[in-house]
Amino acid sequence: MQCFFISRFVFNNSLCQTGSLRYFHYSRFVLQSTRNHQLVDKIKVLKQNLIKVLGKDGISDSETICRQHSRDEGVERNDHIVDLVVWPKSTEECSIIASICYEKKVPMIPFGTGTGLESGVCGVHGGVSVDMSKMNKIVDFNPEDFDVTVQPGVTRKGLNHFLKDHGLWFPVDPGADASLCGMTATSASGTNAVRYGTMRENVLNTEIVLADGRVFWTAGKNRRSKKSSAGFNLTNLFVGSEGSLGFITKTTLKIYGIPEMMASAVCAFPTVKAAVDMCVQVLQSNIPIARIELMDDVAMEMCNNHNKLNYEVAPTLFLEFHGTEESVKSQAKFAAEIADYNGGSQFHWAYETEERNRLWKARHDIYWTVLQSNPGCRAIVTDVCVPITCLPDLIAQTKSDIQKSGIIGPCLGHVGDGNFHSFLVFNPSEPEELKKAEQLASRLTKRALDLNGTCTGEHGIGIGKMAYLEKEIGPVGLEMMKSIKRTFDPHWLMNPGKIFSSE
Ligand SMILES: Cc1cc2c(cc1C)N(C[C@H](O)[C@H](O)[C@H](O)COP(=O)(O)OP(=O)(O)OC[C@H]1O[C@@H](n3cnc4c(N)ncnc43)[C@H](O)[C@@H]1O)c1[nH]c(=O)[nH]c(=O)c1N2
Ligand SMILES: O=C(O)C(=O)Cc1ccccc1
Ligand SMILES: [Mn+2]
Repeated sequence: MQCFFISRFVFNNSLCQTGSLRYFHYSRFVLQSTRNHQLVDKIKVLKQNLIKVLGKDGISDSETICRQHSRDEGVERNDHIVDLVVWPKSTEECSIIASICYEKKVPMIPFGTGTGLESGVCGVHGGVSVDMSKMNKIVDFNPEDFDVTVQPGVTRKGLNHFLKDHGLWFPVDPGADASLCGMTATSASGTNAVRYGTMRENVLNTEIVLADGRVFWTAGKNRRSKKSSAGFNLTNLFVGSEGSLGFITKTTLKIYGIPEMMASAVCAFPTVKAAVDMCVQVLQSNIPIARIELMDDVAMEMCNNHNKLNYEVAPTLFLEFHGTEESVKSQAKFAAEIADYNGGSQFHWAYETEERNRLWKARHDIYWTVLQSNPGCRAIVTDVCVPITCLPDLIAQTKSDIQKSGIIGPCLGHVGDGNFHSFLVFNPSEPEELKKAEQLASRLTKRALDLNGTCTGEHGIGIGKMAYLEKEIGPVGLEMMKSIKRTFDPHWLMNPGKIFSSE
């Protein structure tokens, strides 16, 4: 197998904030040499059959297109390239694609917008990437019931643009403009989860195309009740399934009224422990905080330098309060007292939408900021989540471990959920740096598991976190997961090589 490491930095300017695809140019020789020849023959037949269904515009085996669809924003896997890309325009077309691939026993990999961070869309065993972006309709909208049903091509920003005119919004907000079905597939969350929950709490139902082409709804066709005790929760089985059980061709979501008032604040602390202690106390005081995000001193310094800002270079909390004017004021007063008790600075406030957006932009752009501040470098992104009371010590230990290693590693995260990321930067031409970053990530993850936490709060297992799954859920848990996969996907055709390695 040939493996190529290409600095992602060169491409970042063109893909910043847009989630747009990258354009790589490789020689045809390299692509062919990494393909399984038996599969290549099957793909030729498959291509002819699929053209009849999708037309020439609905299918491509161009090397560039296949490469684009074989990577997300995580680690590049240049030896795991899909063989064909198809664009279904309806559930029916997706079902036909599945039955044709099923008959030929060819792997299928759902592709949302490719913003995942765990190499979820690459073709570990080659196969067909099914790009869902042309299925982009809002198919059912019930504003008075606070629910909406969308196809996979609808992104969270697209949905919020539509909802805004109705005084509504969908709060789950991974930094990228991901597809809502991709977010369902990874059980995504983001900065608002502390108040509004993750995808797990916000998906009511999903329409699924199984590997053999059968179509079903996980909670029954078109059902959208807020709760149900009708048997097993199949919907939540598909939330976080990472394309390994079937295609999510519709997702039914809870939506919310836009709060009367939103106020954002920034507050600096003398130590990272003081900042996280404040967060724990806010939650223990039952303040219904909407966002409480940490950026450590390393992240703040990069943020200042990159965006020409002049925040204090110190562990900092970004906060947001939602509610009526009266409620926001009382929440904010209580939170400011807790901050003061922990040695925090005065709150720096933003009330108007534009002002608030400016304040949050620094936080949302941190991924690009770190990459662009370290030209030519790549990073291992960790995503542990622990019970909230374990968080202050875990972050403090992690920072000290990172400092000792000499690696650049800003820490930031959704501390209200007990979830944080360290961004372990390494130079790909320095194998020692990569080793150090891997060892750091492994130590951090083991520490989090020992504290009864998880290796991934929101990014998923993909390939990068496969090594930790058995330790996290135990051998019987892992076997149960594999049995479930076998039930839905007996020939192991849906996104094989992700979450767990083999049958
Ligand atoms: C700058 C930045 C910042 C963040 C993040 C990314 C980036 C680039 N993310 C990660 C990412 O946005 C998140 O994983 C999305 O949910 C992925 O959605 P895509 O549509 O891009 O799926 P993408 O195409 O990347 O696919 C992800 C996985 O889901 C599967 N899949 C996609 N569509 C499917 C479908 N219709 N049916 C079945 N399977 C499907 C794929 O096969 C793959 O395994 C994140 N995440 C987070 O939770 N919190 C955060 O704070 C952030 N922040
Ligand atoms: O911004 C976030 O919350 C993310 O999940 C993405 C990320 C992860 C690590 C460093 C920067 C951004
Ligand atoms: Mn995150």
